[in-house]
Amino acid sequence: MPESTPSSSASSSLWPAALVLRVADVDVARGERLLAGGLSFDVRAGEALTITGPNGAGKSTFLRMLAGLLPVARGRITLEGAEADTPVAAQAHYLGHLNALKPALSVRENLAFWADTLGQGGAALSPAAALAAFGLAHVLDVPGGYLSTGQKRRVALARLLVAQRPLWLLDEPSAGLDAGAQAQLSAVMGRHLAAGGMIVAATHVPLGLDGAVEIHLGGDAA
Ligand SMILES: Nc1ncnc2c1ncn2[C@@H]1O[C@H](COP(=O)(O)OP(=O)(O)OP(=O)(O)O)[C@@H](O)[C@H]1O
Repeated sequence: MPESTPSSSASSSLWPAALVLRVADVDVARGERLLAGGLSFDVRAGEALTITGPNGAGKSTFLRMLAGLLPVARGRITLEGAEADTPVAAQAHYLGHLNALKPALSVRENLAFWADTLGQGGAALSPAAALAAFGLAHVLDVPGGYLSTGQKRRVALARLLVAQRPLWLLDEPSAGLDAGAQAQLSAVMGRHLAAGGMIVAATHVPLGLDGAVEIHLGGDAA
């Protein structure tokens, strides 16, 4: 894995400019309960979309559908312009509420595990460089279980950089982050978009994604 710096991927496009995530007439449902009907939108290379709405509106459910973790009962989700026959999930990073850190492994080992599992790609960063992007280079050899809540979230976010995937599906990515880490996250997301990546993020707070399109899910907040 190259020891590149976090900013080294900022200037050139890493993915095909024709890449587009296409959501066509998709229903978001839990069992028999319809949370949002007939969602349709495109997200193109270099674009971000935020999903907002009250608790229980279906934001996480929809992100999990995009990630291939929940079935799509009606409508179609495709990633066009990618390698033929590649499912969306294989082109995406999904970051849910859980950080999926193994407490007994060091941060370096955790990130190396994810790099091996997800496949690294040419512009992927080393664990050290990915951590540096989130201001955490000093915890590289600390066990995951020793980290604070915000530090765990930052390590989970560093996963985005150790394996190179064009589509980032982020569920409340800034939860638990202090102001400095939020700014680092905004910068990392900005570089990803500048390199031709795509972001779909569920959030209750602004993420600093200039130009992001927002879709609002209603929900009944029950
Ligand atoms: N595993 C599950 N089984 C059944 N219903 C679920 C499950 N997980 C969530 N739900 C229900 O689906 C609805 C949408 O939940 P979801 O987590 O998608 O909302 P959300 O918009 O992400 O909320 P929040 O802002 O609180 O994170 C809620 O009514 C919730 O109770």
